[in-house]
Order: sequence, then structure tokens, then C-alpha cells
Amino acid sequence: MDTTPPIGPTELPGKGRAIISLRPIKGGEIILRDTPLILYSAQPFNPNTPLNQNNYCSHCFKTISKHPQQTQTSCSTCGSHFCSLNCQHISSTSSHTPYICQTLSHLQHYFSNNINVPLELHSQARYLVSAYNLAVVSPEKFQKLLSLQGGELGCESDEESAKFLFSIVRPPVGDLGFSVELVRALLGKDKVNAFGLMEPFNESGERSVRAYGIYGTASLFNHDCLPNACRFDYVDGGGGGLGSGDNTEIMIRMIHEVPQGMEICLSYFPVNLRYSERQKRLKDDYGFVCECDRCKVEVNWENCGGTLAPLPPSAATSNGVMECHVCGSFKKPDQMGNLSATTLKFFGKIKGMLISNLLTHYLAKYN
Ligand SMILES: C[S@@+](CC[C@H](N)C(=O)[O-])C[C@H]1O[C@@H](n2cnc3c(N)ncnc32)[C@H](O)[C@@H]1O
Repeated sequence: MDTTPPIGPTELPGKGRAIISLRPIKGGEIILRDTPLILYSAQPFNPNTPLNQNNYCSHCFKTISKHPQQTQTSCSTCGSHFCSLNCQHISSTSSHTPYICQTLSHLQHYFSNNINVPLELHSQARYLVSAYNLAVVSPEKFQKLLSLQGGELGCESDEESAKFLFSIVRPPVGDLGFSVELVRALLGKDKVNAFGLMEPFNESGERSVRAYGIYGTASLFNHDCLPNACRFDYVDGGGGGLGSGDNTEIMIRMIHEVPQGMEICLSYFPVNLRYSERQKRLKDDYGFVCECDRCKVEVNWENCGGTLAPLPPSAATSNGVMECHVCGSFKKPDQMGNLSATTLKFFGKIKGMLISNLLTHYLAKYN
């Protein structure tokens, strides 16, 4: 029997760290089960919903109402619920330390009195409390969090968020070296690496995030718009027994078989997004231009539903100009994926001209 682990880390040019297959892997094979370095609720601080009104366990995020046989319990200080005495006991030295309890209570009060603060800052505040706490309860895991990608390329709004959050989230006592710069770096780790543990679909077919988690090994998977693996979670025991029973564990499974030495990638968002939406999200949120095989094909897909194809080889003067097979628009190589509406209209109008006339016209106008 082959005892080689299925995957291992490597470095790839232009991508940083990556995960590759160490042996052939079959479709459906589980290549990773990972537990979170850090986990925090996605619920905003709501003035009408006290901190203790969650219907899930503050430690393991299991829905409490679905497990009435469990011995529910609450924190006597802030009222946070736990599905069992065991969860409450474990949380007192991990996810619900006295620091977390007091700081979340303070933030609940703050956000109730400042109702115009954008919701995104609520979850970032929760994350920051958990990250500060991690630095105290598990310096090793905190270092691992800091070693993850993210926070290198901040924009102005990231700087503003970091300043604001640094001013409202009280760090634990002791000289732990927290600063606005460190807060900004921490927020970057969250932006690039957090996975959402999802609520079930509601009656309107929508689902929201129950909690966000950052997973040390799963964070090393790069993105591909045509992924060969995907991530599952089995919150509240979903998955027909495929989960391990650990409510916050995630599982990465292969979509199809791969040979040894292939990069294993996930899609960082639903796979049905269009090319331009995917590129925008990857640039804005993850700081890179995707050059995967799917993007190389779809860069030539047009909004009209057509695709760009090169001109016949005989049109030697074409200089790489492409033509859309539906709307008849033309593009030069430097315009791929970036054609303005005016240019489209212009090419729409001149569709039907003889190709040689058209090219002369085009190149004269746009060269
Ligand atoms: C979750 S991390 C993945 C691991 C990361 N490569 C590392 O070195 O730790 C996400 C970051 O990896 C890089 N990345 C992911 N997929 C990529 C891709 N297809 N091309 C280039 N960079 C990519 C980007 O910097 C992105 O922000």
C-alpha cells in the first residue's frame, strides 16, 4: 500500500507557496482535513440582539436548538451560549477567555451606541479580538497566522480600517507589540485566507456565513478558475456522515484525478462567475491577475456571447487583431478584455465591410 501523503507544499514562480500532489490522486479522495487556527462569528453586533442571543455554540458553532439533548450552558458574565459544559470548559482557555468575554461585551456596547459603523468593521473587530487573544493563548498559532500571505498590498481604506479598529479594540494586557501596522497586516491575513462556514440555505435559496475561520494548511492552496479540488464543511453534522464530527473542521477533496506533481487549486469563489468579475475579485481582494487556462480562453469571450478568433493567417497585416464571431467587433492584442463601449459601437457599425478595407481602416484609426 502506498503510504505517501497525497499532498505537500512547494514554491511556484509568481504564486509563492503552493500545494502539489506527491503521488497520483483519485477523484473524490480526501487530501486534507484541517482545523482552524482562528475562528470568529460573522454576526454583526446588533443593538437589538444582545451578544448572548446566538442560537449556536460560541465555541464550536453548532446550532444549539438542533441538539436539545445536549446540556446547554451560558457564560455568567456575558451570557454567551455553549452547546455543552465541555465546549464551555475548553473555550475558557481558547475561544472565550476572560479577555474575549470582556472585550466582546465592550464592543457590543460600542456598536450599539454607534449604529452607523459599516457592518464589515463589525466582523473585522471580532476577528481582531480573536487574533489578539491568539497571541496570548497560543503564540505558536499566532506566528503561523502571521506567516500566511496577505496584508502586503493594502489600499487606503485598509489603512483607515486598521486605524479605526486599533482605536476601538482594546488589546490584552502586556507588551505584545500591537500597532496600527500589525493590525493592518492581520486584517490582510483575514482578507486573503478566511473561509466562511455557511448557514444552511434559507427558504429564498440564500445562505449567509455563520463563522469565519483561517486554516493553516488550507491557506496554502492557490486559486484556479477551473479548480481540481474543492472545500467542504459539515457544520451541524451535514454531509451524511462524511465529516469527522468536529463542527469546524474543513475537508478538501479532489474533483477529478491528477497525476503526481500537479498543483492542487481551489476556486476562491463560486465557479460560475464571469471572466471580468473573477479578474476584478482576484485583483481587488487577492492582489493578482489570474492567468489560469480558463481565463486564457475566456479573455476572448465577449459580452455579446461570442468569442474572439484570430483573423485568417493570410491577413498578414492583422498584427494579432481578433474578430468576434457574434457581433463582429475587432480587437488589437493590447485591448483584450478591455474594449471600450465606443470602440465596440464603432466596430459594430463597420461590420460587413470587406476584411481588407476594414483592417486598413482600423489600423489607420487606432495605430
Ligand atoms: C490563500 S493564499 C495562497 C498561498 C500563497 N501562495 C502563499 O504563498 O502563502 C492566496 C494568495 O496566493 C497568491 N495566489 C493564489 N492563487 C494565485 C494564482 N493563481 N496566481 C498568482 N498568485 C496566486 C495571491 O498572492 C493570493 O493573495
